[in-house]
Amino acid sequence: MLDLSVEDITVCYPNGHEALRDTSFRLEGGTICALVGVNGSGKSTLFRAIMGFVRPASGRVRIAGRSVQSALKANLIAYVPQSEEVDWSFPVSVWDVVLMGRYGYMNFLRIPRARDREIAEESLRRVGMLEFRERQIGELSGGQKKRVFLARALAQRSRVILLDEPFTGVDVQTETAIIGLLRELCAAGHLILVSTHNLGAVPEFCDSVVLVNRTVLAAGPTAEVFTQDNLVRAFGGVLRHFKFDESTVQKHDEKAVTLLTDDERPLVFGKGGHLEYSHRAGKENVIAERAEEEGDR
Ligand SMILES: Nc1ncnc2c1ncn2[C@@H]1O[C@H](COP(=O)(O)OP(=O)(O)OP(=O)(O)O)[C@@H](O)[C@H]1O
Repeated sequence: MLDLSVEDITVCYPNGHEALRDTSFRLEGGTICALVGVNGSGKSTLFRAIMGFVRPASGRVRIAGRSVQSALKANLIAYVPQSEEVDWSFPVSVWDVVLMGRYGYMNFLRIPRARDREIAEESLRRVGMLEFRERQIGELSGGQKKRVFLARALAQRSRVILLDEPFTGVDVQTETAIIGLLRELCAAGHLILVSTHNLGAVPEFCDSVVLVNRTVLAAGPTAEVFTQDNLVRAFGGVLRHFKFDESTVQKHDEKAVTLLTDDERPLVFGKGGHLEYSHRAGKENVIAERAEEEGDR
């Protein structure tokens, strides 16, 4: 069974800083999960631990029941890093980067076979970057670089994909294209964990959320985790917070509303502190549940 299980991990850096403590959550295939938290809350550290780049001082990570090392060997897991983690002066072409995703399938001489080239080409086409295949990676825009690294992850054919901030510095069109692709992967049974600061987009494309601040504050379905209380707990004063009552705004389903915003897309909460979905299509069950709860009050 495809799952990612983070079990009570504590991660300390060599300088003694404890970035994560007793951190646990579990996700299954066919999920897009957002990893959300303030700067420095340990999101990248968590990715590093899942990828085996840092060793937890205690606890463990299991991927489909295997250790990290075994999952990496089996190409079960792929990672799309933050742009800052990549040395862009390194002279490699877009094509070379995507073929790197096939290394795990090549022999030690790393000579690509026809199948590797086919998959690399298809992956570049899926992210709309095939025409850039000869370009040096350092000569691309931020959004184009992200798409190439996503293509590398696709070429790896891994069932678990971690993406660190895939939307920073990308335009709306690229963001929509990436989200579309993640949805397709999710529908095909992949397990996707995305760290993002773009809170407004989370309810639109993530079915679950892990909220972190040096440990897991809350984890579960988006409708349960993305509540006003939890977000205030995770972000404190970082988010702008507006509260309107019935006398100051047009009546909104007969309820007072609160608005939390990260200045990209506002999140609107009803009286019970539950998220009000702006795109209601597909959320009918959640809306009905909320209406019932409101009726009980
Ligand atoms: N190599 C390192 N050595 C020591 N401390 C580190 C190292 N990398 C990160 N840290 C510290 O660990 C904490 C968590 O950092 P991390 O990069 O995981 O946060 P993040 O949630 O990804 O932040 P951001 O949203 O800014 O990317 C921070 O306090 C950071 O200063």
